[in-house]
Amino acid sequence: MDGWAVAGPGPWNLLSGTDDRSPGILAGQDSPEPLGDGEAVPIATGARIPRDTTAVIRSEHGRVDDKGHLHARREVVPGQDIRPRGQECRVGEQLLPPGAPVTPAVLGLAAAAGYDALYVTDRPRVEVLVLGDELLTSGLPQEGRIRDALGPMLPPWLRALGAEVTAVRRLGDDAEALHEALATATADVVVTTGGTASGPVDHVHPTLRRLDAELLVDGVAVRPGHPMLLARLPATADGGRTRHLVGLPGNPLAAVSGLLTLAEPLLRGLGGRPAAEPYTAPVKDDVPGHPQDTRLVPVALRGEYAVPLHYNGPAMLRSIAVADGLAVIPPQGASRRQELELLDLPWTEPGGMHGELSAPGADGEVCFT
Ligand SMILES: Nc1nc2c(c(=O)[nH]1)N[C@H]1C(S)=C(S)[C@@H](COP(=O)(O)OP(=O)(O)OC[C@H]3O[C@@H](n4cnc5c(N)ncnc54)[C@H](O)[C@@H]3O)O[C@H]1N2
Ligand code: MOO
Repeated sequence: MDGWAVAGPGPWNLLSGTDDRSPGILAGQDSPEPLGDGEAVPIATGARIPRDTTAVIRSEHGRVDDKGHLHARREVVPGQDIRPRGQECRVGEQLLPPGAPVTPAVLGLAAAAGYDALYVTDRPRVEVLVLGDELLTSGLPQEGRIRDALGPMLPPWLRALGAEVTAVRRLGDDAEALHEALATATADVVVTTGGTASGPVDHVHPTLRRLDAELLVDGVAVRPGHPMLLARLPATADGGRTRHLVGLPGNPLAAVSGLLTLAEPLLRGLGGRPAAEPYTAPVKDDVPGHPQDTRLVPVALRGEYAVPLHYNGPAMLRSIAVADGLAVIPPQGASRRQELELLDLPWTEPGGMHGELSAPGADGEVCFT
């Protein structure tokens, strides 16, 4: 505090060479002269106290008389307004858990604790390849062609999941272009959209075979999104770097499923971040299930309940756009009030962001392929 450092009981003699206008001891000065019993010296907030100081009196709580004596205007408690060393941490103490993201506050803490450099894991570098000749990049869908919904959606979503997005490229349905792009990609992760199924222009599987890539996940028992895949690409010619490919299905909500269940844990692991704690909420009403597979259904949190949203078909984004998360519906369905695991969206607050919106209402119909 700005005021006076004092030793022993008052009134105190202001040290020779100081008066009530003297700056006294300032922050940043090393080893001030010790105080004798009954002595006081002006001091600034953050300055080191002289040895044998018993208290600091704030400037508004003291008065200097015309003989140069300092009087306290209120009781002085020994030790008051002296900040001891090591209050916040001690040498060798762990300040943050491993894997903590380097937020602005972490940078401040690190600097305050004297770190000039930090060991960090880089954000994984991700390249997005949007496949499909039918995709338009502006205007209304027309003449059998539709708007590319994933090109605009994936880069910011991937960034929110901890990635550095290095490129977004539209390759159409060109097998050679896809082969070239995968063979030469330098990113840690390539995310493709579409082309995962077995249609005449679905080139992802054949291209992975041609590259001798290792398929780690080839389809999942989840709706939407069952054709999603994860592969390890062969190392680049310049040597050694492990590259992964996440193949997201083309149907936009199916792509979201793959993003949250394959890309999210991969990016988390590559970024050195620990897995998120799973959390659950009771579902408001019965939710129909797929006969064999797990369903992921966009929900809004309303009060304590997760409410499944309408328009949750695989090609639709209307529900996820107002959702707080995806509820995990086990095969055969869930009954009213059953606790369901929820997958977070990286921008929602705990307790729900969209609960007060008039979002599409409770689920009545089932729509999966
Ligand atoms: N014989 C079978 N066919 C399909 C099956 C199956 O089990 N057996 N599964 C279906 C399911 S489910 C899905 S999901 C799709 C996945 O197919 P692909 O990953 O090959 O995706 P595409 O055929 O390229 O596209 C599917 C659908 O999504 C539209 N699309 C694609 N990209 C975008 C984009 N960037 N933005 C908006 N919409 C996009 C595309 O036009 C198609 O309508 O396979 C089924 N087939
Ligand atoms: O992803 Mo499809 O649309 O699984 O249902």
